[in-house]
Amino acid sequence: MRHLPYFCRGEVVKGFGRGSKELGIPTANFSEQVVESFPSDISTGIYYGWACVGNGDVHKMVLSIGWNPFYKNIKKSVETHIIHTFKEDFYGEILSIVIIGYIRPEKNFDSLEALISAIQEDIEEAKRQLDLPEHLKLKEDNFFHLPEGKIANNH
Ligand SMILES: Cc1cc2nc3c(=O)[nH]c(=O)nc-3n(C[C@H](O)[C@H](O)[C@H](O)COP(=O)(O)O)c2cc1C
Ligand SMILES: Nc1ncnc2c1ncn2[C@@H]1O[C@H](COP(=O)(O)OP(=O)(O)O)[C@@H](O)[C@H]1O
Ligand SMILES: [Mg+2]
Repeated sequence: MRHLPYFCRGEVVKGFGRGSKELGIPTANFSEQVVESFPSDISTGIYYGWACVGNGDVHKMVLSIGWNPFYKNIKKSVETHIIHTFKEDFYGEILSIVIIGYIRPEKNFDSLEALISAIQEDIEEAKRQLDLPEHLKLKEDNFFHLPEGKIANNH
């Protein structure tokens, strides 16, 4: 898919607070500025890749880009669920991600339970994909060790 792998970093901001409360799956939302900086022709949908908060460890992640049709959001969001248990929230911190592969389009669902189980399947798919040697190597990319602000797309 065009644009992939896509490297991106930016501040974690507040969303609607539904990820943890309603879904039990927190998502670190990027600021509007970061969302607008995305290529306009990058497909909305669900992706997998690697993520790191501040200069912490690099973890597997799943990402949602779009309008969350189940909730009918008016503004596009880019949200990362990091497959790791954190001790605390990290609002205001810099999140660095590399988006590697596409999983599926965004969908509407008949129930909250159906949305949750779709996301859980995405997480399992991401875990499997990211164990492949060609995907593991991006975990070690210099992008995750560069000083903040240096965006390394197309390097
Ligand atoms: C892996 C993943 C897949 C998702 N798939 C969908 C989807 O198919 N449809 C949808 O409406 N929202 C989807 N979402 C977005 C959730 O609805 C969203 O993360 C949730 O509403 C939390 O929003 P908040 O950060 O504003 O609280 C997905 C999120 C993740 C992390
Ligand atoms: N594993 C994780 N992945 C993403 N965010 C996490 C994780 N663990 C804790 N968080 C925190 O939870 C917040 C997201 O929770 P969420 O309910 O989606 O709220 P919001 O709607 O404000 O984005 C993140 O901004 C981050 O501070
Ligand atoms: Mg969120």
